[in-house]
Amino acid sequence: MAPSATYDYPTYPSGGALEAISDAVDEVNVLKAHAAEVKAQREAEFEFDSQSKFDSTKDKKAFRQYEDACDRVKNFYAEQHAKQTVAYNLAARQRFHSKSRVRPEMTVWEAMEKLNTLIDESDPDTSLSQIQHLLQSAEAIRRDGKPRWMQITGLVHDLGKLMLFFEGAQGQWDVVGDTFPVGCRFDDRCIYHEAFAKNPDAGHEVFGDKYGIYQEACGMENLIMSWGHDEYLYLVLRDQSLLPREALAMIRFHSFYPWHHEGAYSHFMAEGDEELLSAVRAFNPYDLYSKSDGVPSVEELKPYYMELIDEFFPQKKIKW
Ligand SMILES: O[C@H]1[C@H](O)[C@@H](O)[C@H](O)[C@@H](O)[C@H]1O
Ligand SMILES: [Fe+2]
Ligand SMILES: [Fe+2]
Repeated sequence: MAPSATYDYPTYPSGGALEAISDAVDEVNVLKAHAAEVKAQREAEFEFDSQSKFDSTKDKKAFRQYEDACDRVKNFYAEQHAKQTVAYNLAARQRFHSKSRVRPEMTVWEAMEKLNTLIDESDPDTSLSQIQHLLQSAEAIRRDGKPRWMQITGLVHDLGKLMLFFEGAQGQWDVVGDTFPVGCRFDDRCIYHEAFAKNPDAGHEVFGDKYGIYQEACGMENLIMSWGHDEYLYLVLRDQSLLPREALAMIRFHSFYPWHHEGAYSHFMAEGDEELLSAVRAFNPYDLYSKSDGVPSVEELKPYYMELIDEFFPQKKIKW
């Protein structure tokens, strides 16, 4: 446009126009107030008491005894620690989440039934199948009177192990076991940390550094976690469920024992991560200590959990 030689005086709104502006401002304020109300309501709804009662009778020292664990567990971690590299991680993410991947579709219950045959090689505390472990966790949460969203979290938290049945998974080492970030130094508080000596990233100039590819206080959600059932399920359910963010955090970090149990990697924590940590810690006893509970009856419990599944997964089928 050619520059105009004359100065265009702005026209100021007057009369009706002014009223329209003030109406619009009022409307925005009403919307803001409503948003604040919804936020407060939502927070109240997902508020929960982080104390667990059911585990007061458990001998906690009897769990996670890796020194005394059998060879199946030791061999598992030797392989997992040697092979979880940054390069592998990026390739796995690409493989599982590329747009071109044909995703099997299954309901939550069908997915649980598929885990019927899976015995987790990394776990020194249970040799039950995973469907039973899921029901034990959910039942412990229910018995403690925790909210329904937390019960469903218990029911689904290990469904990421389905990956084992899909093309692309290499074996149990990239599906189960404790998790840790890649791209920075492996912390000594990870179980069997000596096994990381065989990981090519351990001696890497950047990946072997305390901060590696990250910065101090970058936030736990910005770490690239080792590839496994936590991260995979988090990415699947983030967009396909009505689970609140607390539940998604429980799922995403439940195997990150070096952080939630040992206090490692806390130099990466940012504002807000304390809340994340308390949610993960609130969930942990139900996952871990329910492993010594009685074997649940799948058929008896099915009707209760089918209803719960419908509430949080109204679309029924999930693209895995
Ligand atoms: O052996 C177990 C098992 O694989 C769990 O599902 C996982 O969450 C734990 O962190 C791991 O140590
Ligand atoms: Fe798990
Ligand atoms: Fe679990």
